[in-house]
Amino acid sequence: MHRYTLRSSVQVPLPKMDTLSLDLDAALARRTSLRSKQHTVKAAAPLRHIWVVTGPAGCGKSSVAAYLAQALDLPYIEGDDYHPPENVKKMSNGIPLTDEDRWGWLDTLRQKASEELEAGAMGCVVTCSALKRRYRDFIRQVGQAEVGIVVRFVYLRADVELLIQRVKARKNHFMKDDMVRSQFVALEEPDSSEPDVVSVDVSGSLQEVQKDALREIKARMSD
Ligand SMILES: Nc1ncnc2c1ncn2[C@@H]1O[C@H](COP(=O)(O)OP(=O)(O)O)[C@@H](O)[C@H]1O
Ligand SMILES: O=C(O)[C@H](O)[C@@H](O)[C@H](O)[C@H](O)COP(=O)(O)O
Repeated sequence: MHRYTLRSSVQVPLPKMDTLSLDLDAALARRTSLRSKQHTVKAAAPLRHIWVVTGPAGCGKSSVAAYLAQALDLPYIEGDDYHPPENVKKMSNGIPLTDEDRWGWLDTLRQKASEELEAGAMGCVVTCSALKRRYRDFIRQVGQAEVGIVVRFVYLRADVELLIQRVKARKNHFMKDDMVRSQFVALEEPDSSEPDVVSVDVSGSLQEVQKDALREIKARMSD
């Protein structure tokens, strides 16, 4: 089986499609216990957040994430830059990606995030559509593997017709508006069972959305 390196010391197997079985409760409990140990040993170690800005094509991931990275002075990882050429070709031709197309890309993104923190960053901002619960669980593993690292998602919420309009108006991007409906078919909206997700409505202006997202993040920086 291929094993993908998440951190130099941690090997995480890439899940087979539909077989990702992750005992989140157990993992979170383990992290909580590790955190309390850390507090007794090293009381003041600050948490480092990986903020993953998510949602379907056109919801504003790139526009909002670039703003957040600048405002928070954190490195920015643009998810679209890490698709392999085959994925870009498919999407450019109006063919939605499958789970198999996405696993390697998701793994690259979580490795990139991990590398930023290993290099000393206090956190980072990543864009990734992360449409399905199992993709988010896969990314969550970065936080479960390391004490002091917290993965949180900012879900940019919009309805399909609005995003079709926005993607239609966007120039020079491989993802065209004919892909937006398929993104909503794949989408598994986060709900209250994923408390590490902040949901931000994006029907207002870009400036409003950027400010809302930043406010929500700042309110959770010390969690
Ligand atoms: N809140 C907003 N109001 C109006 N236009 C927006 C808003 N957010 C993003 N846009 C525009 O919509 C298009 C899609 O945004 P983008 O950041 O590329 O989304 P994504 O990265 O999620 O695909 C861009 O042309 C962007 O300028
Ligand atoms: O800017 C966009 O239009 C989106 O970000 C777009 O590129 C897409 O959402 C993913 O990068 C493709 O992968 P998924 O099919 O997993 O969304």
